[in-house]
Amino acid sequence: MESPPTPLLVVAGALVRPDDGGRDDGRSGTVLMQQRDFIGVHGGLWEFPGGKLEPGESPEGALVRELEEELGVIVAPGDLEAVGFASGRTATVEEGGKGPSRPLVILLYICTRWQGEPRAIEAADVAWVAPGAISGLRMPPLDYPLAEALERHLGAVENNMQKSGT
Ligand SMILES: Nc1nc2c([nH]c(=O)n2[C@H]2C[C@H](O)[C@@H](COP(=O)(O)OP(=O)(O)OP(=O)(O)O)O2)c(=O)[nH]1
Repeated sequence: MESPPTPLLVVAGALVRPDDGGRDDGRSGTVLMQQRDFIGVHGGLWEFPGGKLEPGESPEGALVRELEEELGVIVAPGDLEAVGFASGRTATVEEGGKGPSRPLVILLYICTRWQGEPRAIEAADVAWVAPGAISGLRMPPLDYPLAEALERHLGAVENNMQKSGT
């Protein structure tokens, strides 16, 4: 009997930079999103940069590697802070996925410090997006709950800053 498929673990990063201000949703900071290549699974959709773990990698190590490969930025593993995760299934073959659908978990980290200017090395495009506008993008299914987790996280950070008067 075939053994059941193991879950696929994917890591994703929200690079957040200070905003120029002028937004009316009270939130500061914009988030780097990338647009997937138009060919292949989820072609042309926007997502948090990241990707699959390679054998033996830690989640943070994989994200540091992916951010350098995809955006050309250098991030220290200690500057990655866990935000949340989303759990679902990989895209089916009918949806453009490669193999049979299997459980999928995506871990989201936030990062506010990096070296280099992010650019679309592997993606079709990159854009800085206000947190509240991310869910208005066309994205793969699990990036929507990730965007919600990020908004909650940024809202909590902002509340704490207001309470402590910083
Ligand atoms: N971000 C995201 N990825 C998803 C979702 N559903 C789903 O099957 N995936 C898959 C697509 C990719 O196979 C994988 C993300 O890893 P990746 O960014 O390294 O994938 P890729 O297509 O660039 O590379 P590859 O599969 O050709 O190796 O997760 C989803 O809802 N959000």
